[in-house]
Amino acid sequence: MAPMPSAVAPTPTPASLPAAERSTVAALLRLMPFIRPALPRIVGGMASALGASLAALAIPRVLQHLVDGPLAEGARDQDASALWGAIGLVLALGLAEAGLILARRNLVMLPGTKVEAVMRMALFRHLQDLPVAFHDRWAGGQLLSRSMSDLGLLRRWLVFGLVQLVVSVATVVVGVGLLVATTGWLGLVYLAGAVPVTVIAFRFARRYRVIARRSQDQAGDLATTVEESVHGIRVLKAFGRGRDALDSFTGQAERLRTTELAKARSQASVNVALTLIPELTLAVCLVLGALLAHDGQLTVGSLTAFFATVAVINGPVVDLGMTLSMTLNARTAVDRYFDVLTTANPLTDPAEPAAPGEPHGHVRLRDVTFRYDDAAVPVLEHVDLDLPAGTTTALVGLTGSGKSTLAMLLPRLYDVTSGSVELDGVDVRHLRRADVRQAVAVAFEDPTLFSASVRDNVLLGVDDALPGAVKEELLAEALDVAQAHFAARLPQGVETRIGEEGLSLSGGQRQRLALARAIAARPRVLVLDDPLSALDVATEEAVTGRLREVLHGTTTLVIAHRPSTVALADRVAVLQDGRITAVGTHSELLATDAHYRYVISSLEGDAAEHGIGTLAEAPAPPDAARDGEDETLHDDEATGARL
Ligand SMILES: Nc1ncnc2c1ncn2[C@@H]1O[C@H](COP(=O)(O)OP(=O)(O)OP(=O)(O)O)[C@@H](O)[C@H]1O
Repeated sequence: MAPMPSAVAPTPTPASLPAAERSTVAALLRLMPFIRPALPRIVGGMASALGASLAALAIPRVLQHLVDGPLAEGARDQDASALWGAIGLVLALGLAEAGLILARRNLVMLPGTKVEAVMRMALFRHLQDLPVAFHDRWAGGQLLSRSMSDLGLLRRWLVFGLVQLVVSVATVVVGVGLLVATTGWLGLVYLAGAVPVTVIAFRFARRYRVIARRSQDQAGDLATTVEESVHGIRVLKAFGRGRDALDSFTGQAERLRTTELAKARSQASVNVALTLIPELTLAVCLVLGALLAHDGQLTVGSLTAFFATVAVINGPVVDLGMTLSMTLNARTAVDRYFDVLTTANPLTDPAEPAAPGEPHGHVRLRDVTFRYDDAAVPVLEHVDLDLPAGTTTALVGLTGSGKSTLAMLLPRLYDVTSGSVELDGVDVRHLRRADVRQAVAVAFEDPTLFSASVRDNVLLGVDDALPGAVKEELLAEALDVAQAHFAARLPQGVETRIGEEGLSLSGGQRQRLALARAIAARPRVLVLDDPLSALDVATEEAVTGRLREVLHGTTTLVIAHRPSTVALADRVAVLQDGRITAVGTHSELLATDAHYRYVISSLEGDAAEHGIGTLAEAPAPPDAARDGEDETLHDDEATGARL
């Protein structure tokens, strides 16, 4: 069976491990900037919880006085008021404990959700800011799981785990201190039980941390698989690969289940130890306490108070496994969150942005070399290309020659490795990114639409501050140029919400909306990455005709995979093996450039195969004579790769 597509392959989690060196406290302290505004309420919650524990620890002391006082042999008849006073005090302490627990919940719940929301927004903002190169490397599911489940874990820890941890430690320390102070040896015997508990807790923490990280990473991989399989559901169904996708998903889900089981087993074994040890210690203390009371070294009241105190302390000790695992899950979530949040953005605004030049739309690539981060060799090498203001240039080359890569350098979606891209005489790296992207609009071959109305999708690049009437005009014109008249016939016209990623529309309809979006932005420079590939001949001709009208005055770089797209251009640049090897009019290049002839004949071959207009049928480019079209190919290229 053929291997499954990458849609269901496990994905790497970059930049995940250096954080492993940090201690858990140091890792969790990284949350401080987010927690700081909520700190008063969190501290208030802790104080309330601590108050509740102290109230619970005070009850045994009252019991001791009750047993040794009003309830003691011989004192029962005389001291009724002391008895009722003590009972009243126990009741008051019980009520205070309940009230403080309620206060703790109310105090901590709100900041927990607030911190989660703020952290989620910070992550989303950073993801928006990070360059395309980052998103090339990171799987969507890993980002999704970090912004959803990891932050959910953190909120639960903030609301419950953190307070519980601090209060448990304080309760145990104060409680054991009281035991030692009031019962001497008996208290020390109970304290001895803390030694194995501490050792076990530390060993558990070391082991559990590794499993927790694995589990959260695997959950991210699983989310990636779900996301990609849903995204690619049509392909999987069309190729009958649904079963394989399911098998692959099942394998991943099974791996996650195994990890979750290991987690649960580890937690269960620590829970057993943390339950057994205090209970055994208690049993030893029971025997010892009874002997001491029998010998008169301990009053019955002290013994009663001892056991009532142990009952208060044992709760946090038994829950320690759960509190620790919550804390370690939170620590892993913090590591995973900061893996992304601390990824530096190499593609930033300059400290002192240059003023944009006279807005003509003159683009110049000077000696540009570009290599993708993870690639061994550059895609583009020493590219020089001049796009005079207001001209339309077609970029032509074999598949994989680097056309889309070059196009992405113009709006600075990637930075050049060396050389420079200039917009109206200013290096785009010296301009604010917002200025560059306002000046340069792109329509990609694979159009991305959002789950929003047609209007919102088309007006995405339009300044929000423009008057409504102007926006309406831009919308209408852009839809008209892109021949997207179908929009008016949608159920609610341009207000119709299009489904996720525009999948409720046909490929050609999506492409026309993406084209309309680029046109509506009224950029100085328009980059069209094969924007008409999904259109039929008649629609393409209509779009081409209208485009030529509106492109007048706009500098346009159009990546052409079809002869009729070349027809849009004033001139053509040939990209071969990452270099611009020729620039000229269509007819000049046909006459002088063998590679161009080969590329064009391939394009025409493809176009004929798909019933798409060739250059002979397409509207002629303004200054392109038809001479030389019948030139034959060079033999060595005629047998080469197809487009
Ligand atoms: N994000 C990326 N990371 C690494 N390599 C990439 C990336 N995108 C593209 N490449 C590689 O860069 C080269 C040029 O790709 P590009 O998409 O620019 O070619 P193209 O000329 O536009 O191709 P086509 O005509 O098929 O669209 C290819 O070898 C491709 O594998």
